[in-house]
Formats: sequence, structure tokens, C-alpha cells
Amino acid sequence: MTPVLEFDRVGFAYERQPILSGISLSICAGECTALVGPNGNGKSTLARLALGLIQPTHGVIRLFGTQVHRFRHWSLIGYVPQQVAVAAALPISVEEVVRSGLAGQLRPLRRASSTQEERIEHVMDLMGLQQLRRRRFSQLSGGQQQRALISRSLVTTPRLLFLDEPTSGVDTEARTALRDSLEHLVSIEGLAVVYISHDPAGFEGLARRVLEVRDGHVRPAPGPPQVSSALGAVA
Ligand SMILES: Nc1ncnc2c1ncn2[C@@H]1O[C@H](COP(=O)(O)OP(=O)(O)OP(=O)(O)O)[C@@H](O)[C@H]1O
Repeated sequence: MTPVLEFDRVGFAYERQPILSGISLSICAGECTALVGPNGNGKSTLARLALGLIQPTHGVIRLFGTQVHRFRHWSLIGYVPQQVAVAAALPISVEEVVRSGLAGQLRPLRRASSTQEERIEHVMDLMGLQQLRRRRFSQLSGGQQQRALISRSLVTTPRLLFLDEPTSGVDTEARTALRDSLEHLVSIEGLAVVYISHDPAGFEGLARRVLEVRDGHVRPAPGPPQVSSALGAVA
């Protein structure tokens, strides 16, 4: 099966500052991979490279077998960055935030299709947002906002989802609920998740692999036994 995402000997530098070098990894459908590592070692950079937001200085990145600079099916990729600027002062409801995930797919003045409406309802059920759908986004707690933003990224039914610190400011109960929802998406819908976090409790039992980004390299994180097949798979 073609990997959802491949890095083949990828290097990256900001200006002349090397950040990543010789990164080879492969991510498949239906698995969650956690990326851990100290601040400033390149975890978010790795995500931005995979999303084509920045270009590698060396190597090749492929999404669904297509080099990232030629890839066009961006609705297959979800991304919830670490800090999301949603105009907090606007009177925008939770439901509107979630629906805005379809913005790239709807033509002007077109309504969502019945399939898209079903997807919106499914995602809001899964993420426990039905009770909150008419609430103003700005009035939600940090954890509730995070669920709305993740839901927004899920309405296009992506096959690969990047989550950057999804549990920052989230309590234990909400973290467990998020993990259960992601578990469903990974095991039932076959979603591939790249989960960037400093909070192992958020991905415990969910991530099949924990990779550490440190000193420009990606290696299996020290700790419990790893399934390390993602690394070097395309080298
Ligand atoms: N736009 C930029 N221009 C120059 N350097 C940058 C830029 N963005 C990030 N960096 C630098 O690249 C390095 C990697 O940053 P990155 O955000 O990928 O780290 P991270 O591992 O995700 O960190 P954290 O755990 O703090 O989120 C850091 O040294 C950072 O200062």
C-alpha cells in the first residue's frame, strides 16, 4: 500500500540555520505516529514541510505517492496548528467554525451537500460538540475550542491529520475524550494521524510509534518498545 506520507532523506534549513537533516520516514493509513522532542528541535517544521508550506533543502516528500509540490488534493489533509488565529471577537458560533472547514470545497453561495451535512453532524457527534454548537466560539474553554478546531479540520474527511499540541490547556477528562475520538477515526475510518506533543498522556494507547525529533534527526523515542518500521522505510 502506498504510504500516506513519505520523507526520503529530507533536510531543511531556515536561512543558513540547519533544522532537519537526512529524515526518512513513512506514515501509513490507520496509524497514529507521535512526534516528541525538546522545544525548537523541528517538530512543527516537519509538519510544515509535509504540508508544502515550506520547501525541503534536500530530499523528497511525497503525499499519497505524489511529490508535495505537485500534490493538489489538499482536502485529504487536515492540519490543526499549535496556535490558530480564529477571530475571537467575532460572534461566530461553534457550528460556524466547524463548517468553515468546508470553505475550500464550496463554491460561492453554494450550500453544503447532504453528504457534507452528514459529515458535519458525524464529526460534531464524535467530538462531543452537539450541545455547544450554538455557543459563541470565543466563550468556550480552551479544550472546547480545541475540539471545535479539530472538528473543522475533519469535515473534509481527511486521510491524514496533523495535530500540533492538541492537548495544551486541556484537562484530563477532555484529553481522554479527544483520545477516544481519535482512536475511532484511526481504527474505524483508517485516518493517519501525526500527533505532535509534549504530553504523552494525550497519545498513550493511540500512537503506535513515538518518534523523537532532536538535533536535526528523527529516531524512535527512548522508553517503551517502539514499532520502528516507519523509520528508514524509504531510505
Ligand atoms: N520562520 C522561521 N524563520 C527562522 N527560524 C524559524 C522559523 N520558524 C521556526 N524557526 C526555528 O526553527 C527551529 C525549529 O522550530 P519548530 O517550531 O519546528 O520547533 P518545535 O520542535 O516544533 O518546537 P516547540 O516544541 O517549541 O513547538 C527553532 O529553532 C525555531 O526558532
